[in-house]
Amino acid sequence: MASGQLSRAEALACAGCRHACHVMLYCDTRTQLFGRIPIRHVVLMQMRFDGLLGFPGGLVNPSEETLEAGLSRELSEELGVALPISVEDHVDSCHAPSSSSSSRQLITHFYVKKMEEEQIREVEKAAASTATDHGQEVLGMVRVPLYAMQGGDGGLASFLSHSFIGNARSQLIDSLLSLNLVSSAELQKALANSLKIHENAAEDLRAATETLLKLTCSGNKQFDPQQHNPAHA
Ligand SMILES: O=c1[nH]cnc2c1ncn2[C@@H]1O[C@H](COP(=O)(O)OP(=O)(O)O)[C@@H](O)[C@H]1O
Repeated sequence: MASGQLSRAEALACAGCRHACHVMLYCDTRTQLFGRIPIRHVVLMQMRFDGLLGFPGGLVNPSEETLEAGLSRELSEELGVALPISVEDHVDSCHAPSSSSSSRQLITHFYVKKMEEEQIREVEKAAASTATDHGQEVLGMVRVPLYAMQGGDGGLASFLSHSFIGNARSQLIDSLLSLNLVSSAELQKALANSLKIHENAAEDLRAATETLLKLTCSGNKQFDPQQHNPAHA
């Protein structure tokens, strides 16, 4: 078992721990993007209220309900459909990186559920229409692009360079690999390109900050750029 990982039983025996359960819903597809790029699989994630990408799910209190019942309850709120989750869908449990928001250790439980393409479409429709969390805790469902395009920068590489909650990025990468949805060579390339995209994004953000300062200056004659941007001092 990889470091930080626990069996389901060990995780449940942890006195005083908080538990969060999340699931990766996915299906196979024959659809091709622009009629030529095979999409191969639809993998669902969501844009959370905090601007981070994560999987559907949430906190569960095992003294009140099973992990799987708790996860199903969270899915009803976030996706607007009742999806039964079973112990067989459980992939792993691990200690989450410590956060300052709570002194109680968080254990994240991860599940994977394969569905039919039509069921995934129904989930997407319900998530944007009947789900109570839509537009609040959940800003929208997103599909993970698993292909590479634009010389390798587009698609999966670009997606992986976004910001994820907790260990959601490694949950995604581990699942893509273990379910053979993407080969390890493709993943390695995507991650290498992702790192480059990250470096360019830092440049972009610096340029955007400069532009904002200039705009603010021209709109406000009282504004002193040297006070607001130490780089100009
Ligand atoms: O997709 C995920 N993978 C792994 N951990 C996650 C994911 N989403 C959230 N978490 C972690 O679990 C905690 C609780 O999750 P979430 O915010 O979904 O619960 P809630 O909706 O019940 O408040 C988060 O604070 C975060 O640390």
